[in-house]
Amino acid sequence: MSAEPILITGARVLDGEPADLLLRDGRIAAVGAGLDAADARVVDGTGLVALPGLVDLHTHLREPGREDAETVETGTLAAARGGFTAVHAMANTDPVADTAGVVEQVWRLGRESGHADVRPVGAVTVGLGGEQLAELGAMADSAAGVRVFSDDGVCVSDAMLMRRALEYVKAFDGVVAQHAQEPRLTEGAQMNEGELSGRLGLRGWPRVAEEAIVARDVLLAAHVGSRVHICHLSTRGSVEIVRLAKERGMPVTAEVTPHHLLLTDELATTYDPLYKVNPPLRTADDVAAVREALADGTIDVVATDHAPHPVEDKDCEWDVAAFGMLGLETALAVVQHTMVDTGLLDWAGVAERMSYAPARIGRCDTGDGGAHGRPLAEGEPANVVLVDPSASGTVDPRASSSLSRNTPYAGMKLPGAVVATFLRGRATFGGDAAAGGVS
Ligand SMILES: NC(=O)N[C@@H](CC(=O)O)C(=O)O
Ligand SMILES: [Zn+2]
Ligand SMILES: [Zn+2]
Repeated sequence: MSAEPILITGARVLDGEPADLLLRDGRIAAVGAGLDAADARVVDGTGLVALPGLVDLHTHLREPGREDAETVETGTLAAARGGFTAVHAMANTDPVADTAGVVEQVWRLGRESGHADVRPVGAVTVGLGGEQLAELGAMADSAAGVRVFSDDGVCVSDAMLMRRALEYVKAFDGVVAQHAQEPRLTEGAQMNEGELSGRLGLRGWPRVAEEAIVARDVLLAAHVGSRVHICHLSTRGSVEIVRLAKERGMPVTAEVTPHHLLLTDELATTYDPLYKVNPPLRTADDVAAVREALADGTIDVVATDHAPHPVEDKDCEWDVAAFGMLGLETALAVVQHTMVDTGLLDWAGVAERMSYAPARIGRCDTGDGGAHGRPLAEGEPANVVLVDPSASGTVDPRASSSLSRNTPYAGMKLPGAVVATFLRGRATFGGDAAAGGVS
C-alpha cells in the first residue's frame, strides 16, 4: 500500500532556509520553495527543522527472549518517536542472534512492525561465548543481509578470535563492532574506577580496561585491513587512541552514547541503579573529551545503546542490578542539549552523526528504495524527521513507548521535540501517524 502524498511546508532543511518537501510514493518528489500539490496532505513545518531519518547503530530490542523488557514492536515504536527510521538490533537476545535463522526472524519482525526498519546485528561468536566464531557468512547472505557483527554485552577479548572475525567479515564488507571491556580488569566492576568508587564502596571499572581493547583492536584492524567499530566509547584515552589511529589511516569508526555526552559518575552517589550502565558513566573531563571528539569527527556517530530492563532488574541494590538505560526517545534531545545548543554542532553535523555516518558504517545507505542516511534531496527515499528545536519538555517515563521505564532522564527538562517521523513517506510518529496506517 502506498501512503498518501505529503507536503511539508516551510521547514528548514538542516541549517538552510525554509523550504517545502513533497513526499510521494515513498520518495522525496521535490524540495523547494512554494511547492504545490493538490492531492497531498499538508503538514505545516513552520519553525521546524527537517533532518534525514535517524539511524541507530546500537539498539537492544530484546526479542527473542526478553519480551517482558522490550519487543521489536515496542522498541521500533520508541525508535519512531525518537526520530529514527532504522535501528541496528543487537545480538544479545535469547537465543543469541548467531545464526541466519535468528537474524531473519528479527528482520521479519521488524518488517511486520512497520515503525522502523530493523537491521539485525549478528553475533561474532556462538552464544556470545567468545570461543567459536558464529556463522558470519550465512548471516551476511541471509535475507537480513547482516553487515554489523558484535558480541555486545561482552567483549571479544580473545585476540586471535578478533583477528579471525575481522578477516572473515572483510569478504562481504562487514564490520566488527566491539564492546571494549577487558574482562580480567573489570571483574565485578560496578562504576568508573576513581576516588568516588572508593568512597562509595563500589568496585571500580578502570578506563584502561576500555582503552587497552581499543588500542589492540585498531592495531588488529589495520593489520588485517578490515573495519572495526568501537561501541559506546567513554574515555578521553579512547578518544586519543582513535584520533591517532585515524591520523594514521587505520580503518576505525567509533560511537558515543547520549548518556556519555551528558551524565557523569557523580550520579552513582545516589546508589540508584538507573545510573548503572556499561561502560560506566565517567567524569566531567571524559564528557568534555567525547563532546569535543564528536564535534571534530574523531567520534563518527551517536548511538543510543537503548538497553531496556524490567523494573525487577533495576529496582534493587546497585550491585545486583542490570547494566543499561533507555535511549531511543531522548537521544535527539540530549544531542541538541549537549552539542547543538552549546554551539559544538549544527544540524548538518547532527545529520552526519545520527543518520549518514551510522547508515554508511552499517552499509544500509544504498539499495533501491530501502536506503537510509540519504540527503533530503529529490529522488531519495522519503525518510524524514521533523524537529521543533524551540520546544522543551520534561521527561516522563510513563509516556514512553518502551515496555521498560529505566530512563536516567526522568523529570529532567530537555530541549527540542520530535514532531513527526516519516518512513518512506509514511508517518510512523506524529504527522497524523494513525491516519496513514501501517502499510
Ligand atoms: N550497555 C549496557 O549497560 N547494557 C547492554 C549491553 C551493552 O551494551 O554492553 C544491555 O544489553 O543491557
Ligand atoms: Zn556494550
Ligand atoms: Zn549495547
